[in-house]
Amino acid sequence: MEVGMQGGRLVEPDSKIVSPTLSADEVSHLAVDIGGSLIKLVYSSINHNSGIDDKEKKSSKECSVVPNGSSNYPVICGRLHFAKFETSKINDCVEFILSKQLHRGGSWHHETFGNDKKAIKATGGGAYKFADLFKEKLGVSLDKVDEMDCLVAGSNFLLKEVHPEAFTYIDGREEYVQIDINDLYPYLLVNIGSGVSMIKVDGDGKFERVSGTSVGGGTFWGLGKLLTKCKSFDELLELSHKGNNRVIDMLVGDIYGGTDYTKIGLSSTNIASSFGKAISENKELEDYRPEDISRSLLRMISNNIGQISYLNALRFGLKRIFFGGFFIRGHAYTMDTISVAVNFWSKGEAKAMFLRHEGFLGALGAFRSYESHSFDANMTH
Ligand SMILES: Nc1ncnc2c1ncn2[C@@H]1O[C@H](COP(=O)(O)OP(=O)(O)OP(=O)(O)O)[C@@H](O)[C@H]1O
Ligand SMILES: CC(C)(CO)[C@@H](O)C(=O)NCCC(=O)O
Repeated sequence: MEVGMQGGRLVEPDSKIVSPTLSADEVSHLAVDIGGSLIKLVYSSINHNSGIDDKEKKSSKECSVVPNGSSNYPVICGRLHFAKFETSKINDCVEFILSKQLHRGGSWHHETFGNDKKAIKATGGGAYKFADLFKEKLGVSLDKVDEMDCLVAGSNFLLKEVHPEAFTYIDGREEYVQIDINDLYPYLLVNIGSGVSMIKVDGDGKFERVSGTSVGGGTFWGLGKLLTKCKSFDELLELSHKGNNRVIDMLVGDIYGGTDYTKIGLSSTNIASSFGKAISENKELEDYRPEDISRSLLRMISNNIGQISYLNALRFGLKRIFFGGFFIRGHAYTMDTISVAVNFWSKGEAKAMFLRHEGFLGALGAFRSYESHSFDANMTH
């Protein structure tokens, strides 16, 4: 996945970055977000000669978006690259970094300016847990950046600079949302990773983590793995496409003899109890199709997160809720369930929106933190 980058690194029209060691399209900076389930990398390459040329864009196998915003200044042509690895396979990640020499990026100006050339920005719990491993295998230190700071910085960057980034998912249709950057705050950011963080965002660097839940993406993947014997997250997600949650979930109609419970606003098809049917049937786990289990699980977790998110939005009078994190994976059923939950509980008052770069908020935030240090100053030097 790639992103053309503006990122605020503007240079005066005639200024040049001179580096004897850089060739065109060389990696300049790397940031990592090491979470409970996944490691996310964001790195930039700089092309000194031209803008992002069309041929190159077309040849890219991965998604590419160009940030919004025009400038009268030539922008240092850069491209953001995204990659992810399972945290349990951290050695693959290390291999990838080594093979592309990503950890060497940025050393050109660091050498010039005498900074610590062997530190990369890192966020997530793994920035602590795996610091020794990075030092040992790559010879780099991890310059730790707070996870919540990074999530918010990444989200604000995407919402302000990258269009189209946020979209609603209603009745099976994605619709991109025009963001008015003068009317962006406050909003609720719900990051669904292994666990879930809910953050009230009031501005750049102005936020409060107002809630969270341990029932998140790790729960879906962990329980799903145990219950279906799936070998990968993608397989589990794929199964959910073909499943029917009504086989396992107890519906209002199952309890009310097929009728709605109109008085409290529940229709016969609403879920009364997730997985509730399993208690009344003389069935073993093997008697259920993995597809149905996956679907019920996905529904249960997405619905629960949607509901808690709405309650927190209500607590603070927030109308906009942006959902990020790799649990979402642009998956239709997940987004639909979350959207319906938010819409249902808020009676249409609050809106669920999703971010295209969902799982990369933290890594992007860490990447952006180079700017506040030497990166920006040196780049514009
Ligand atoms: N290929 C994959 N392998 C494993 N999990 C995946 C994959 N793709 C999506 N997921 C889902 O995404 C979740 C991880 O999301 P994300 O990377 O945003 O969080 P994290 O940083 O690992 O977690 P935390 O922030 O809680 O430490 C997993 O728990 C799983 O539900
Ligand atoms: C612990 C973190 C922040 C690590 O990313 C995340 O997994 C999370 O927000 N978990 C939910 C914890 C809770 O608030 O109950």
